[in-house]
Amino acid sequence: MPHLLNSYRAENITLRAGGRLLLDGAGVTVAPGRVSVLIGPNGAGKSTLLKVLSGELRPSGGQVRLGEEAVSRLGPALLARRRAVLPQSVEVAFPFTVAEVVAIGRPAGRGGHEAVSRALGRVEMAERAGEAYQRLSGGEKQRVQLARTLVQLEAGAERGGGPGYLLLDEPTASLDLAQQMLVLRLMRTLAAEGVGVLAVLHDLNLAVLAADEIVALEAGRVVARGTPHEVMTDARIGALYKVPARIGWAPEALPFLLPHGLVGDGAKR
Ligand SMILES: Nc1ncnc2c1ncn2[C@@H]1O[C@H](COP(=O)(O)OP(=O)(O)OP(=O)(O)O)[C@@H](O)[C@H]1O
Repeated sequence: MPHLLNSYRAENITLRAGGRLLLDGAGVTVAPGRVSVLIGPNGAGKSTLLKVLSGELRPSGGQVRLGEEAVSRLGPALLARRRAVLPQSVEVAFPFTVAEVVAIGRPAGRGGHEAVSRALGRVEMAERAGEAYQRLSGGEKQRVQLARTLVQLEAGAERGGGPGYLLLDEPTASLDLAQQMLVLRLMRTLAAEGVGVLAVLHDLNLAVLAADEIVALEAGRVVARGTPHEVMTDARIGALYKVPARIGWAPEALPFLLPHGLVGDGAKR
């Protein structure tokens, strides 16, 4: 386990909103060079915990620390230098081009045409730089937003923020299989470059392929945490999602797909 002081972490987080306890002593640690993945059923509190970690939501109890500093005491500019966030959805109200949307990741007046092209290249959108963002498909928009976070991390690193941390809320939600794998490889590459990555993922296949550590949330609490092999057991996944489950392991970090027809046949039984 990396040294705690060199990490980005939410500890013992309680959050009440609308008369409900959304997080109940939950916590997560993002470490440089590692990919952590949050899983859990709808409404478990995954996005809420990510927003607490990012500093967007202030918890009722517990603490969020980036290295030795409390996130609540870092100003927005300093925070933006150290961590980038891909939210579940991003509205862009103006008729920006793809490149202009990506450039939002850079501090004003810092140019960065090359950085924008590089980031778009990493999500295979370089040829689309001049197109209208609003006309892209949902999955293409998502990759462009991911490029924006890459540009932000790079600008932060240039200004002394280190490789930084990347928080991704369902980064593969509208992506086809090939693009899911592209994003997953990118998460692993960024970690190899020293970035600490946290992603909320619904697809357990992808969670296993991406994660060094999986953290399972249920009703605002962490109910399991460990390596993919430790967390992904029939019993745990069955209990977490209230669905009978059988976990299989594909070799060589490949996606595990059910053969054609099996779901239909299985559903009849
Ligand atoms: N501001 C708020 N006030 C009251 N309840 C809220 C608020 N924000 C979120 N919630 C509730 O908190 C619970 C957790 O929401 P959250 O979005 O964190 O879940 P999630 O695990 O990310 O779910 P999903 O998988 O569906 O995206 C939900 O029941 C949601 O309705």
